[in-house]
Amino acid sequence: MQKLPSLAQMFNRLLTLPSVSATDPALDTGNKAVIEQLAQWCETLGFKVTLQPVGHNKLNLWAELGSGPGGLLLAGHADTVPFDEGRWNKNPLAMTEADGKWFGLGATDMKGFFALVLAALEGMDLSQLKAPLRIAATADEETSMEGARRLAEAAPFSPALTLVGEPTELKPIGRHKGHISAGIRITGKSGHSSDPGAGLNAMELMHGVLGDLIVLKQELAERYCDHHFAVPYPTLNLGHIHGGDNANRICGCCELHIDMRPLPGMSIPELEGLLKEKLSNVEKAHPGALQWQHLHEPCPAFVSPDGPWKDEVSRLLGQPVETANYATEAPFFASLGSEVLVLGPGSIRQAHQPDEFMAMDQIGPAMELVQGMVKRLCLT
Ligand SMILES: CC(=O)N[C@@H](CCCN)C(=O)O
Ligand SMILES: [Zn+2]
Ligand SMILES: [Zn+2]
Repeated sequence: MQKLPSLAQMFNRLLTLPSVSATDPALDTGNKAVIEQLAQWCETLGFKVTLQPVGHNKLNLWAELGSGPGGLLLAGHADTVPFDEGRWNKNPLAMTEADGKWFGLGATDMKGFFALVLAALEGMDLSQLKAPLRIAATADEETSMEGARRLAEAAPFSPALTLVGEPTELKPIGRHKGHISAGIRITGKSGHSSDPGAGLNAMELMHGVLGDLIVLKQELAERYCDHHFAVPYPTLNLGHIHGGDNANRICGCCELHIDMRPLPGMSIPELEGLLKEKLSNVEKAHPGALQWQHLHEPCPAFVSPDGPWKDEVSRLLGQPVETANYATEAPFFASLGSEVLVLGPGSIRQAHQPDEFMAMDQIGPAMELVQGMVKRLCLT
């Protein structure tokens, strides 16, 4: 029988294949190389692989051993966030082992998960499956979640339990917030700075918008509360701003990117309505100067469907099912009719950061978890 490379080799190989997702097309590399590599390894283990195109140079993968309903789905995304090489001390595009950690872009979020899953499965006898075992890897989780949306529409299966292997330090998450990101652009009128009346300063108008949004941020924190969450209210973050080009030119254009995180039970139109209301102050004073749009489709909040498996996993791990403030692909996997837990090795604190790493002490327990879940859902 053909063999997979070692765990460390697979981990390293996945990091060397860039798969950056970004709303800026100049930074986006597509995820095809990673998906094709995963497809090859899944086939080595005897899985039947289906690839689904998701736009240019992007693919989803699902791999199946066995068929029919039920069983276990091990799911995750094959893309990473963009990186700023100058802020890394380690090579982002290869695995470096140091201080009991495996460093690299995607080490924990979340290419490393796939290497661990494959290594864990290679160590098992999967010839007598009683229920199907599946692996899914998606495109564009870090931006639009388009991959998971398409997979949920097309995948012809309904697992009993899906584990989304995002970095939760191996604690099961059964509920999380949604995610909305918006770009707000003010178009003023440029002119020579010596005569303020010669233009309309977009940065000054944006100053008004920023003030209104900071008020909205406080109102959200006062008005809504869900005690399941460590941050119990919907958040609003001012994330990126760019405006103007020269000290002696009136700023003609200014753009702001924000995100908002709705609690489960809050509708996305409800939160958008509050945003629109705040933006209307500047719109009224300067008709036509403000435009806003979603940077990508909003991602819904998540509450796992009921069923027996969440509690069983919780008992097995000796950990309560918890909540997360961030968003994942879990709601799209839940739409397949599956119970879903977000549960994987590594920490969200290292995700999206320079010198991202997976602590090596997560590796053994993560592989045992995968093997334990496969035994419980597919072999008994
Ligand atoms: C886990 C994580 O960082 N998820 C991302 C998803 C963004 C999707 N638009 C977040 O919560 O910001
Ligand atoms: Zn992730
Ligand atoms: Zn991420």
